[in-house]
Amino acid sequence: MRVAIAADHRGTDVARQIQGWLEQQGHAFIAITGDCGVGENATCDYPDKAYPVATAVGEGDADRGILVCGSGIGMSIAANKVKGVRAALVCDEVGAELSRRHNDANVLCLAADLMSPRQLERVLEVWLYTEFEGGRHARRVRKISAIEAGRSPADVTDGEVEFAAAE
Ligand SMILES: O=C(CO)[C@H](O)[C@H](O)[C@H](O)COP(=O)(O)O
Repeated sequence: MRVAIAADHRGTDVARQIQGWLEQQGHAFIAITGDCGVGENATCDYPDKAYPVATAVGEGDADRGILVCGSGIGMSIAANKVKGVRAALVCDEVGAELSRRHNDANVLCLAADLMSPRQLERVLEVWLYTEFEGGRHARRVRKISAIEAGRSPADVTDGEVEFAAAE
């Protein structure tokens, strides 16, 4: 899997750990993470880091993206502005699984300040290896795409027979 990664100054150490972990797992990672400058007080702005990763995923140059900042919130807000991106802010394994099975999330946003290394590794593993379920969830993802395209989600229908039964 081709995974693009970036972080702001709060997430840089965690992003480096993730890169090492992905390498061990045999993934091709595209490190877009930057350099936030040097020195103790070096900082950078999370939208500058989210944009290239989100664009790589949205345009198909990467299969998945991983973004790390202090809370994960800024990264997820910024990434979700890019066409084709479904970024999920995830803090536990249940969220990791559901974001893949139900939402086909293609960008994972992580909170470097709020998660332990063990939690991060578990979330990553579940998120990377859980497949999208499709079915009724695929219709909902298409509705998200409709919103992105400036259309009403109500315009999206697919005549699935399980629709009435499942809801
Ligand atoms: O985007 C965030 C919060 O929504 C991240 O936690 C950032 O890493 C954080 O805002 C950076 O803040 P700092 O005080 O400039 O380190």
